[in-house]
Amino acid sequence: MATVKDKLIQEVNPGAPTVARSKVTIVGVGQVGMACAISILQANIADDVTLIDVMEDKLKGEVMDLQHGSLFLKTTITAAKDYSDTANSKLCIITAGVRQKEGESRLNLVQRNVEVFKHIIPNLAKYSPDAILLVVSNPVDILTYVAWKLSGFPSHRVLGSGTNLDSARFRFLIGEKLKINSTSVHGYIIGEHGDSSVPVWSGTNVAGVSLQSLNPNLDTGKDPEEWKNIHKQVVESAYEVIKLKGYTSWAIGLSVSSLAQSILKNLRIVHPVSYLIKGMHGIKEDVFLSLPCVLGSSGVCGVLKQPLKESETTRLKKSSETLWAVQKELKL
Ligand SMILES: NC(=O)C1=CN([C@@H]2O[C@H](COP(=O)(O)OP(=O)(O)OC[C@H]3O[C@@H](n4cnc5c(N)ncnc54)[C@H](O)[C@@H]3O)[C@@H](O)[C@H]2O)C=CC1
Ligand SMILES: CC(=O)C(=O)O
Repeated sequence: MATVKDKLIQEVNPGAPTVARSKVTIVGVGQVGMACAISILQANIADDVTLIDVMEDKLKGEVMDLQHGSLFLKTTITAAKDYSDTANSKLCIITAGVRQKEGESRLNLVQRNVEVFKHIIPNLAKYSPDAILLVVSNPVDILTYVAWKLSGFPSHRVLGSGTNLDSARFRFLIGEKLKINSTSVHGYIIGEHGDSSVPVWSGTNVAGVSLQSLNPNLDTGKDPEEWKNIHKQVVESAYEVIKLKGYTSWAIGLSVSSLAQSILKNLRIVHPVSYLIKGMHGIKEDVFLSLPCVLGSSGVCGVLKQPLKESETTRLKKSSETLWAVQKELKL
């Protein structure tokens, strides 16, 4: 018997492929995964957003809730039953794993989240062998290295959200101090996402005017305006938000959406993200740390040869040593 659908629609090309051109898989539907999902959906940059998690009811509930908003979106939203449903993703965003408790450091999460990645990464690589992997779970720099190793992907297709968020916090706080919008503040935090991150004061400027040229003591203890405190506030940001609300989510979701947009739309925008920086600034180990990178449809298309002051290079190397000390003990 003909169904309502048969009576309503004359099928023209029933064999037409239904594969999305820009499919994004998000692994983990916790606070961060869902903030990434809603930011990506509202930016209208993907044809299909597929979500996957080990907590089946939570996954089903989150996806149903998003699907009920489909009228206001232009993206297909799918709950993956297993990894085969994530096949042919252009971009896989990994937000799964444990998060910090109040006062806990990101590095403290490492071995627990490595175990989580051992299950996730080979499955993503199997079903989306040409995808770009964007790691968000913490400690993000070390887990980006782990994702690179476990996937066997070329390094330009594996990156971490890194200090894109720290740099946004930095620019916001400078904007507040100068009473201007953060988009008019240009400055980068590089190195580790978090505790040993490095503010590049030497390049921080507004409309090309270097702040350090106006105040040579900007990054020293001799500055009565205490600009140095801005970086301290950036480092303490996550700890403070976690103390107040239990987790961080909205800013990282928006930050990840901006990275996804640069990749899916091949925008070649420069973002500070975690990438294999061996050979840059004298770093000799296989560590992933943030430097300004050009992002496009093939992932990381270039790394900026950013001039740094000697003190900034020294801090970057220290950041690298801290990560390498943890990384070389990992059992993958
Ligand atoms: N890179 C960054 O700037 C930021 C990173 N994070 C990190 O993101 C991660 C997630 O944080 P939240 O979403 O707040 O945690 P959450 O606890 O709310 O969610 C984690 C989700 O991961 C899922 N999960 C665990 N094992 C899994 C597996 N094997 N496969 C699929 N899903 C699995 C859990 O079921 C849960 O739904 C943490 O590691 C956190 O530290 C958080 C904020 C910023
Ligand atoms: C939790 C975390 O890594 C952040 O909000 O920076």
